[in-house]
Amino acid sequence: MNELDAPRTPASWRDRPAAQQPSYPDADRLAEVAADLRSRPPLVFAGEVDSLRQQMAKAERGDAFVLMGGDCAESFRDNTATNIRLKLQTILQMAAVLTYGASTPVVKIGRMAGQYAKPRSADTETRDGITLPSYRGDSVNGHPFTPEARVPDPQRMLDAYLRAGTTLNLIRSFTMGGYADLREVHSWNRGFTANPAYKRFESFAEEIDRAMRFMAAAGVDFDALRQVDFYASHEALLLEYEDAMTREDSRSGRLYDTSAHMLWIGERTRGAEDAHVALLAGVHNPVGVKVGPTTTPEELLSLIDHLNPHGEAGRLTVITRMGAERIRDVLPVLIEAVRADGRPLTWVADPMHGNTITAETGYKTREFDTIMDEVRGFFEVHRCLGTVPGGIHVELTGDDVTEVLGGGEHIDVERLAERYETLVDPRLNHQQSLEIAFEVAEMLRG
Ligand SMILES: O=C[C@H](O)[C@H](O)COP(=O)(O)O
Ligand SMILES: C=C(OP(=O)(O)O)C(=O)O
Ligand SMILES: [Mn+2]
Repeated sequence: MNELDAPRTPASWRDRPAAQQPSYPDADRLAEVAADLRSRPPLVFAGEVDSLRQQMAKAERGDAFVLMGGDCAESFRDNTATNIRLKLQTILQMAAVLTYGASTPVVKIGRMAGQYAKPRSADTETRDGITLPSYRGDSVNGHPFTPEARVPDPQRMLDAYLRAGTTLNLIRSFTMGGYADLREVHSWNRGFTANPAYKRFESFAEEIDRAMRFMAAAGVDFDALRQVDFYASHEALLLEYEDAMTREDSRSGRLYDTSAHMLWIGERTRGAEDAHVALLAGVHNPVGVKVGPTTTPEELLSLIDHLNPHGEAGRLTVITRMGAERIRDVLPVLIEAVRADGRPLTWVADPMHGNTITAETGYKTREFDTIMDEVRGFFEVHRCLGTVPGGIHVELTGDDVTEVLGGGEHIDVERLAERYETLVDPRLNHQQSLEIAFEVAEMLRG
């Protein structure tokens, strides 16, 4: 029998308040889909999940740096080989730059292979006097603004499972088959720094070149670097889906959510006594929790009590999304409280979700400089307090979309309309993603 085939024990989350869940019109169909999912093979394995925990424990200590990136909302439409490859390629390029900048390993985690469910600030959306349920991600309902598309359909969870599986399959082929070879990745970055907009990164790229030549001359076995570890993560929003994907590991008797290596709880569902925290408290995966600017030290300590009561290394990541204006004021208080508590966790900066604005043309967007300012604030606060800035978490795509303002290409408000393709939040495009990596690499060195 496979290590993760055994049934799981009953869950306690069902008694708790659960925010942001779809209102399915057909409860029987939901139960059928959940039963079907329960019988399907796991998407990830306990051993892989444990490896990620070890990597996260390193990041906690400052011996590795975490890079989490991918779409705000993956879509079924964009579940193509080209899209997956471009996104993976972007994350690997960023990781190569960061690895060199930090002189430490980079833990590469995609918001990929399962990022299909979205919390929303409003339950409904109104256009031209017509009000419909909000789009909640492709695993819940459809994006088109029609009454039919917006009805939540449990069948979509099965589609999401299958697409997550095919995405993971492709990721595994790319990262295990030599495509992610450091030499390849470095040559992609060389092309990037030749762009005049990125002149200031040229010397950095030359340094990496020199280091690679030195490694080659010193007889480093580059073939041993042909394979890279790449992990999948998503927001554990749909309780029925995550519960149905939970399996008991027959070796250890522990429960794992096998829908992804790492799961996180969003800012809107992180109540310490609520269902999402109860669900993830019961599984052995590394878990993240997003915390916004109103989070109190008491709330954070209560989350630690529930999610990492025994202070196990590599278990808990706190993803701060404070907004550039507030991070320097609100983060120190939380860090001090965690330090006094003593249980370890990994601090990761999400500089996207506290910095969303609406352009005068109506597009939901973010400014590159504001995003960078939040990352800078994150580093400043950690440096000042002597704690570890453990990683970054960004929304990105490998395409040349025009969703985030600024960056080396100086995308302005008029250009947003050119290629605005996201289904929910604006993403860094390929160039903006690499630019962030170079900037963060410089911060890591500083
Ligand atoms: O991705 C995150 C959330 O789903 C998103 O920021 C909420 O956006 P909304 O305010 O458009 O619902
Ligand atoms: C919903 C998200 O973030 P948050 O929970 O921090 O708002 C997200 O990561 O897309
Ligand atoms: Mn988002």
